[in-house]
Amino acid sequence: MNQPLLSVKNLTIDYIGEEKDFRAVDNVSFDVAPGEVFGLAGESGCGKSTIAFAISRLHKPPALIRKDSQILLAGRDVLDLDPKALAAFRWREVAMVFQSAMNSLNPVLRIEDQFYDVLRTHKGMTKTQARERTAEMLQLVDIAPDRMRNYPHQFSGGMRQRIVIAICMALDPKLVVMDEPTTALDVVVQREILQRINELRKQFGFSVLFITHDLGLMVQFCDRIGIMLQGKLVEQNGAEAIYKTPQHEYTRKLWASFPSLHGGVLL
Ligand SMILES: Nc1ncnc2c1ncn2[C@@H]1O[C@H](COP(=O)(O)OP(=O)(O)OP(=O)(O)O)[C@@H](O)[C@H]1O
Repeated sequence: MNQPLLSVKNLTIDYIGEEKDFRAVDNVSFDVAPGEVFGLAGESGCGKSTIAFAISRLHKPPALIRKDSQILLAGRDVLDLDPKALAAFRWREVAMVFQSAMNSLNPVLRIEDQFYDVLRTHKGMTKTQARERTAEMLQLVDIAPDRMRNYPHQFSGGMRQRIVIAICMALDPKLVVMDEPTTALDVVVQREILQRINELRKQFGFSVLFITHDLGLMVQFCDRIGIMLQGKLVEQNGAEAIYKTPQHEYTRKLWASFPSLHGGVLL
């Protein structure tokens, strides 16, 4: 891979306990190329979300990133950013979509004001400029621009999740971290949203770090997949190879537990 966008090297994260520490992420290294979708799979509790939070610098105590861990984004050392650089880094460089992201919208603010908040803070946009950008972004996720005057409760869960994705895209991030972005939604809506994200990715060229329990979705959506077991990345490979010719015993077990998996592509 020439010049990865994201480079995670020897990442080790402990949750500090009163009596002893718990190693949630153990010496994990992987790269994500520009425009690539990289998936992290593995059983519940294996450390996927801990990695996602660390990459966005959203981890909090008791999580502690150990010395010698490195996270580089477009050549910058993410773990070294001071608070000012960090504020600019979030949203503009890395945006995050969580499972419950649709609930992260402020219930008492109109959608246009939520966009305005982000666009004013990060791009210094005026209200008129922000409105234009909001209309453009809503259209990208198939929501009629005139609905920007509405409040979150006037939308379905799937629409709200798409609005959050649109807010994430509004600043043209280089990397979008998606941790179970569609798990709370029904299967049809899930596919629609992922297809839309895929189209946007092709159009804008951002990379995606994708985390889901749904291995079928994972294989269809990702270019490459890393398999995690108890904090360690035990295998990483192209999505098709990791599905058809898994090398690690645990990867084989993981696929075997999803017998209905079919390795088609999403689009
Ligand atoms: N605040 C915390 N304090 C202590 N331990 C934690 C904390 N948050 C997570 N852990 C532990 O760290 C490990 C990794 O958790 P993490 O949420 O990263 O796993 P995951 O693979 O994302 O799981 P899931 O798929 O269920 O979201 C788990 O064993 C979890 O119990």
